[in-house]
Amino acid sequence: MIKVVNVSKTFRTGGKEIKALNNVNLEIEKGKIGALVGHNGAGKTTLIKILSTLIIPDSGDAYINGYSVTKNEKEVRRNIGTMMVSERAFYFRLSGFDNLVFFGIIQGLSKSEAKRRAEELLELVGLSEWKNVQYMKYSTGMQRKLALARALILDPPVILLDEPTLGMDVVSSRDFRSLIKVISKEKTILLTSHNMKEVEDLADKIIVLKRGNVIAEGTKEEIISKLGKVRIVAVNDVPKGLDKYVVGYNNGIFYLRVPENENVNGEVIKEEKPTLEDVFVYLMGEEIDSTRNRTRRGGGWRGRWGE
Ligand SMILES: Nc1ncnc2c1ncn2[C@@H]1O[C@H](COP(=O)(O)OP(=O)(O)OP(=O)(O)O)[C@@H](O)[C@H]1O
Repeated sequence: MIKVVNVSKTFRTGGKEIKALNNVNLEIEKGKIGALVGHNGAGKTTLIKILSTLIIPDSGDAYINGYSVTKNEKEVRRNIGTMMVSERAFYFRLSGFDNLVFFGIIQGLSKSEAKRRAEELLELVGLSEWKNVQYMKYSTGMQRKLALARALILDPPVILLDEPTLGMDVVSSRDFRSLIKVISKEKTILLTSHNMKEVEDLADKIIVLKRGNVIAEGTKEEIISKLGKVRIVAVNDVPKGLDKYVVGYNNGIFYLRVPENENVNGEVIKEEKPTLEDVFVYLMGEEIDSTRNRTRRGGGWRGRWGE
């Protein structure tokens, strides 16, 4: 089980203060998958790092199976397996097998235990055939699978995955997701992702972070139900503040995909049930890389939509 209680974290660099997390509370029950979503810089990785005991919160505490990340670091580390987005710490010239054996031994396994566990995990993640190939020859998807295998070496009950499928092709990421589902049967998992379809597919509970604050939390159905319907509306000009809803442009007409509670005058082309992505766009403001932001940088709507 993962529990976060009133956690805050502020970074101070170059005379500036960045409040990465502001009084965050959340709970992921045993055997469930939680997903942290939010714009770039929302605080997702900071929370994963706190749960992994890599950084300490300024206030509040977090618990892994009842162990406090600020008071019981050793026990927490024994109870978690972590896969970070910037995973580079493998030996490039060693094979996948030798890498796993090495990390097994430094985590306290005997050589024979580490070898047995490496075989088992390579089988689980589908890398058995590649076990004697050097890590540097692995594709991105294979590297990620090896990172997941490493996170599982001590068979920890809690797994933390920071953007696990980033940079993977469609087939590899689908494959990786089914692996996460298999593993989740016996584990509690918290992952971060920018891929809303992935989150819909995997998460029992979704936590939306915005500038370090939890602004929505619940099952996919609970979160989506808050939005009512979405409409595709054709307009001649994009109303102020609604540029984030632009999904197309043709012959002087903009097409918005917009929740029904936003006030837009235009021709309604169709109405649909919202997706998680619709909710995400609705909840985020200037944080997302909206068309307005692109315009400011000189990209422009028309440029973006092909004119
Ligand atoms: N070590 C650090 N020193 C200074 N600022 C930091 C540090 N780590 C994170 N931050 C800042 O804290 C905020 C939250 O960062 P964090 O990496 O947690 O966001 P994120 O939600 O994981 O973003 P992304 O989706 O881009 O990975 C950002 O504004 C970031 O620049």
